[in-house]
Amino acid sequence: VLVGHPLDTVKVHLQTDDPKNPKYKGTFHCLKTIVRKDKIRGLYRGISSPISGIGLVNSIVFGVYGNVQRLSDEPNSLRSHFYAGSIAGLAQSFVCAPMELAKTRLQLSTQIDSGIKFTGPIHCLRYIKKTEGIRGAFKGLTATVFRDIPGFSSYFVSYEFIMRQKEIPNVPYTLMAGGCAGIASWLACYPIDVVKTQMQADALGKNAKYTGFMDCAKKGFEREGAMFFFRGLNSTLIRAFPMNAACFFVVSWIMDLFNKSGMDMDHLGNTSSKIEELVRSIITDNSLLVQIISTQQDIAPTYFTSNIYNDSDDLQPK
Ligand SMILES: NC(=[NH2+])NCCC[C@H](N)C(=O)O
Repeated sequence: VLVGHPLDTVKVHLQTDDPKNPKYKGTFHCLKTIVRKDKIRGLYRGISSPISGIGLVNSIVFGVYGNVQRLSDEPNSLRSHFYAGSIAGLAQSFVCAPMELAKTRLQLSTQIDSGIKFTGPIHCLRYIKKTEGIRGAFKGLTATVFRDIPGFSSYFVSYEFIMRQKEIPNVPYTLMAGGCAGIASWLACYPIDVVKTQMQADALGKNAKYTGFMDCAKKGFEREGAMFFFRGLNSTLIRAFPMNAACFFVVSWIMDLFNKSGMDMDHLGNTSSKIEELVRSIITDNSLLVQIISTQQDIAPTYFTSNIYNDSDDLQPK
């Protein structure tokens, strides 16, 4: 977030720039203009929102994704990663939407005058709830759901796909896979992100320019053509690579640390007689085979199936 937020601020400014009278000529010009007017501070406005919310968002994302994927009937198929990613995207939207609403309002606080100076995301959301009700605090939720279902299914499918191209992925390869997954994910949902930002930057209540997601997309297209849906894409893609390289790498590293502690292996037993007993039962009892396979999923050395797939191919269902 510390590295990525300035580029996120540039994105939000470009997405909400006035097309008739544009302030910014491009990514770099926008960055320079913000710094010239508002110092480095301008780039970091609103950072408190993702700093305090991204932990919860990512625990929902990776928790839901991992569990849905492992519990599906074909855990190793790309299809199961696709479904698990979609459900994770949906699940995190309910936290992500208000978090990004506060972020957007704070990032644009020098542009939109709400008549009040917010001290942080909670203050901002409280104010919105007080003046507009709880619905106001969830402004942009529909757009967030539409964005993050394709956003996170493409995220996990592409990561998994890239990781499978290499027998034993090393550190640079893993970082590259995460970075590319981030880029693929944003390419898959970018037009919807533009609409989401417009919705969240829009005034509330009677002063609102747009009545909803479709209205905003339609008006944007009529006003600017297809270009409307791609404003700010450059800064998003530049940000996505380091951000998601770090994210995937840290998740699999932490999961490795947990798994190496060996706690999960206890229930398998460690004497050869126990193993022999298991093997005998597998031969005679098919339902046990299913059980063993799911046990293997649990003790696999990393969170991501690609690694289970590479490390212990012979233990897999196929
Ligand atoms: N469109 C998405 N939400 N894609 C998933 C990427 C999420 C990641 N936290 C990022 O901001 O880059």
